[in-house]
Amino acid sequence: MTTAIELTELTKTYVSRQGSRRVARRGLSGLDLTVQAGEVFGYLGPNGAGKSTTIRLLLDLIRPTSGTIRVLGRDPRADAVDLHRRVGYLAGDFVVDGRQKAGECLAFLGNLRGGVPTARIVELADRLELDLGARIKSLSKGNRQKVGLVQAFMHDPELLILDEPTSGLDPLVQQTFLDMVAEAKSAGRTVFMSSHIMSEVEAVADRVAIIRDGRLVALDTVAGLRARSLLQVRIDFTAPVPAEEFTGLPGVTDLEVQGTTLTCNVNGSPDALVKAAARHTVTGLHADTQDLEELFHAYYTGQNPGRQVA
Ligand SMILES: Nc1ncnc2c1ncn2[C@@H]1O[C@H](COP(=O)(O)OP(=O)(O)OP(=O)(O)O)[C@@H](O)[C@H]1O
Repeated sequence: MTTAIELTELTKTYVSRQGSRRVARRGLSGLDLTVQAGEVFGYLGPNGAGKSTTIRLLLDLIRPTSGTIRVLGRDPRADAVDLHRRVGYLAGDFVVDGRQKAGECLAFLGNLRGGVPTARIVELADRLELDLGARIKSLSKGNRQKVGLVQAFMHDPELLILDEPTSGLDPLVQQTFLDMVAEAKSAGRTVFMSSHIMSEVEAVADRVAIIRDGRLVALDTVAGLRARSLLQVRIDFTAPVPAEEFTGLPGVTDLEVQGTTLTCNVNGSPDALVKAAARHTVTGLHADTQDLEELFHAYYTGQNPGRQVA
């Protein structure tokens, strides 16, 4: 399998002036990431994590402080013209001339990419229920986002790089967008999309990366991430149990013993906990797997005690 995106030790530090002082702000720190051709890759993280920074670097809209970037085997800086033809890009803050009609704007952008058949623009607009005759400035945020989606998909690019593509879309249009992503994948295209919300990428992503504070904190398949979820356990006993017997057992965290009830989280096998509990008389046992949103929240806040980058 060939590589669509390859980032090595990628670092971006923003430097701005505050009066006479130069202030450095971290955008990305030493990011290593490979996206294979043909995969749908979800890029998640909380506000300010570095998602848009990564995407702007991929498009050569900003330059790295250090590290290397390869997109479709090319250097985004030296091969910008070639790459702009082969990549479909939706910016997080997609802006176009508001005075134009949506159809005129898309025809213009299509010409810049060497010509896109009108029928293709109409087909995508119909699917997304976008009125091509409306002036862009009169469109709602969600409808402007549809213009952004059509221009990203319309030339059938090898690689789609989409920054928060579902922002502002209603659930029905979100589903249409996910169908478009699945079709692009079936046609052998690669999709790299950012989001804050796991459920958005869960259905379509082959792999997911989570970044926080400019660093990669998890990289896995959706199934692999699920397997890392903590088990949330509650055990009831006939008589109070000493907490010391359970403290420090392998995988056990957040232990609380209140009278005859023990609660804790288990990372990995619950074997040691079950054997320790079996020394007492158990009247009830309840175990729940943390759901994916909880797992992501834990990664976002840095509280996940499990394995980090695969
Ligand atoms: N032009 C800039 N000048 C200075 N700092 C910047 C600039 N752009 C981004 N940053 C900083 O870099 C960090 C990463 O920002 P970035 O926009 O990449 O995050 P993000 O993950 O896309 O966030 P969001 O989900 O809010 O869009 C933040 O601390 C942000 O303040």
